[in-house]
Amino acid sequence: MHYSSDSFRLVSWQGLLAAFCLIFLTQLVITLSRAIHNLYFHPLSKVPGPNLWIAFPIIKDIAQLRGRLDFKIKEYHEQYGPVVRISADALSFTSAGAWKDIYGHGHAELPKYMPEFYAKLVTTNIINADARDHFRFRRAMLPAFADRALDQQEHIIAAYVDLLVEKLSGLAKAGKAINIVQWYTYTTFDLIGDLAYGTSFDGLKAGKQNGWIRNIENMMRLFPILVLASSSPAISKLLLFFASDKIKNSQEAHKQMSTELTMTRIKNKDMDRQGDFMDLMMRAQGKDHGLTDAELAANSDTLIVAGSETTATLLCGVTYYLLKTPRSLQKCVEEVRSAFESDADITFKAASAKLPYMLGCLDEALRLFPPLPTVTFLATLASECTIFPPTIPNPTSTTPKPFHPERWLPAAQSDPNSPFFNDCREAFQPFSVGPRNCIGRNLAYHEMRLILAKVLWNFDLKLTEESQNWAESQKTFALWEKPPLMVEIREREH
Ligand code: HEM
Repeated sequence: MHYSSDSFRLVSWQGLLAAFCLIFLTQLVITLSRAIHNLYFHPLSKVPGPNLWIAFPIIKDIAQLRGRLDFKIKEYHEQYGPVVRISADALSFTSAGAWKDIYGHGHAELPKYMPEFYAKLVTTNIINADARDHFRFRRAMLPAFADRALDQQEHIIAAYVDLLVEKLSGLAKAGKAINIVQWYTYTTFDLIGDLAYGTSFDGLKAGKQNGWIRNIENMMRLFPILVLASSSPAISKLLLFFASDKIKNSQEAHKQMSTELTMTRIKNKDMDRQGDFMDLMMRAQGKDHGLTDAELAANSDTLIVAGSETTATLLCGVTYYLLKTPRSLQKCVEEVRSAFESDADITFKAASAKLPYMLGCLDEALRLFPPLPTVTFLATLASECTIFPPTIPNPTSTTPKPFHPERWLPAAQSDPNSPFFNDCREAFQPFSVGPRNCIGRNLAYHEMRLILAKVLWNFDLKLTEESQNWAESQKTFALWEKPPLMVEIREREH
């Protein structure tokens, strides 16, 4: 039989169209059957939650891509209660007891849920390690966070905080508004860089952003695109195709920079026994729990990311909320300025002992602006597990929205007439709980107290008009995407 070329083309187009319709219809049927299964026949179908997110999990991933995931989850908890089904197979809890059941000691450790792309991308470190490696890494790292080590590290940290004050002094004299996000970020990166690698990133000295900070911002953008790979590989690939090279290569660039610094530090024997992170982690080498050079590089890198952005974010948050709440600002400033005769008297120990109201301010900022807004997901084990019965309601605060440092003071916890007496404080766990809680918690508090106390002791700050809604206008991509926090700064009158 003979076909003309035109009739052949016609048949091909019809065939193509038919094949396309068939694929489309098959996909539609699969997607709809999955949606029906998720909603009505799944073992979690009795748990309340947003139907669209449950039926079509990609919608949750899109919320993450848009930086709205954490806000939406909070909204859904307000609507559905302390346990919400936020995807076909994921639950979110807000009850205090759930912390212990999910993250706590005393039961088989629930494994961290690591999307496949992440495991491929990142070298094993303390955050993503399985239970065995985690135990080894944590044991090697713990001495670096003991009280004795923190005492030894104080002079390194204090030098950077003094440099921050010097830089802010210069800016105060110039009389211009400053973006305090940058200055806190330079300080916390510089000092953690020094503790981890014995090298400063020189952000404070240069007064401008460096490759490290820029790269971490790019990694924040890359993360949600990669998250989509699990629910929708095609869309993830498409977004990656259009993402800038800086975003695409950020993870690799970061790994390379941190490996180079680790190797330089390992070879620099003059720096051994100075009591910083690397020195103390290296002392475990040759023992059962010792780290290989590659593991040292991966874990120092984790310390940089975990220990710098977090404290900087909280310092920005507490500064914003204090400047928005004049009554609290006045109390906090009065406490700091009356506790110390001079700036030099502000040390780790003195700041811990003498500033209870400031500690309340830091905790209140941790509550309203937690530096790690996105929880880490844990996977359940094959056997059944019981999580704090959702039927028992937690007493929650009647005044959750405003900034009230008073809720953390001892009086609020012992006086039944306090409006905060019934607050469920155990639900507040910004450093997580259990074997994988934050190893740097004490260091973080020391740092934050020292920096905030020195800033408030030396300067008067005022929020500019453009930053009046700073916290309320943000998005989260695992971390907060912080816009400039513009403040007017003046040296205080003595
Ligand atoms: C306000 C400051 C900080 C907050 C709110 C914070 C919060 C957290 C949270 C919620 C976790 C648990 C994450 C998870 O479940 O995977 C964590 C883990 C961790 N944090 Fe922090 N962190 C802060 C500061 C620091 C500092 C200063 C360091 C060190 C220099 C640090 C190092 C780490 C490390 C290494 C882990 C992993 C611990 C493990 O898996 O055993 N953090 N942090």
